[in-house]
Amino acid sequence: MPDLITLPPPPLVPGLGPIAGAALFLDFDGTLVEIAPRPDAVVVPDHLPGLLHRLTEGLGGALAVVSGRALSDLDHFLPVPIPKAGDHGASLRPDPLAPSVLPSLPKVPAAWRAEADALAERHPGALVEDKAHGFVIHYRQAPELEDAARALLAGFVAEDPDAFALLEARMAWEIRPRGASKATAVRALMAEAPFTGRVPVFIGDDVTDEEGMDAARSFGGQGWRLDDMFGTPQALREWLAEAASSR
Ligand SMILES: O=P(O)(O)OC[C@H]1O[C@H](O[C@H]2O[C@H](CO)[C@@H](O)[C@H](O)[C@H]2O)[C@H](O)[C@@H](O)[C@@H]1O
Repeated sequence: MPDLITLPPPPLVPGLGPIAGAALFLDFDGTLVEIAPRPDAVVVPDHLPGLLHRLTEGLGGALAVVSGRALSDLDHFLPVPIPKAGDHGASLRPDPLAPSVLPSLPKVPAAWRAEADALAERHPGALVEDKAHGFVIHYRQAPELEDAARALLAGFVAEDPDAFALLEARMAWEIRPRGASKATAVRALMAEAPFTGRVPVFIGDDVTDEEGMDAARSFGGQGWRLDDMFGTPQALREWLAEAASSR
């Protein structure tokens, strides 16, 4: 079935030209929605889930949200049956109607999580967020914690560097298992219909998105930084609505 949608040029780089036969890979926090003080405080515009659903249909199913979030969080904020990858590629659900796929990856020891809790409890506003195989220490509401959180998690990773990596996020430090990334998520999705053979376009705002962008480029596609191509999540949402209305 031919695509119903051709991606229009991004607003800040109109010279790029439209893209036919695209597969869209969209980051969530800071890209589809604005950054909020806490992970549970993001505001999802009412129209966004429906817009993503329409776009996915218009792209023959070739749209995925690729996020650092757990799949349960993505399902909560975006309750629509579209392909999703969570936990920075450590949890995949290419078929929105099938169970998620959890690649075999190491999981952090419970003792590390307990020590992170103990540290966060000494800093009001700090948060520890669980992932399928690791966890995050958020210091957005406790900025004095940045160095201590990095040191604690770097020390854990040094105990088992073959299994885990330290990830710098936006006002947060995360331990994630080696072997999963937004690049592995893009490659896994591109190996399956309806993504295979399409021109992947990965859109993200963060350093963790660079791997996804590189993977998209390796398939002959493009990696777009939100700041450079759209400016704001609001501008991206308007561009997505323009793409959807081209059906
Ligand atoms: O890959 P993403 O979809 O961009 O997710 C990255 C992380 O986003 C969340 O944390 C970030 O956004 C929060 C809400 O705006 C903000 O409060 C926090 O400071 C940011 O680091 C999420 O909580 C993480 O699990 C994601 O890995």
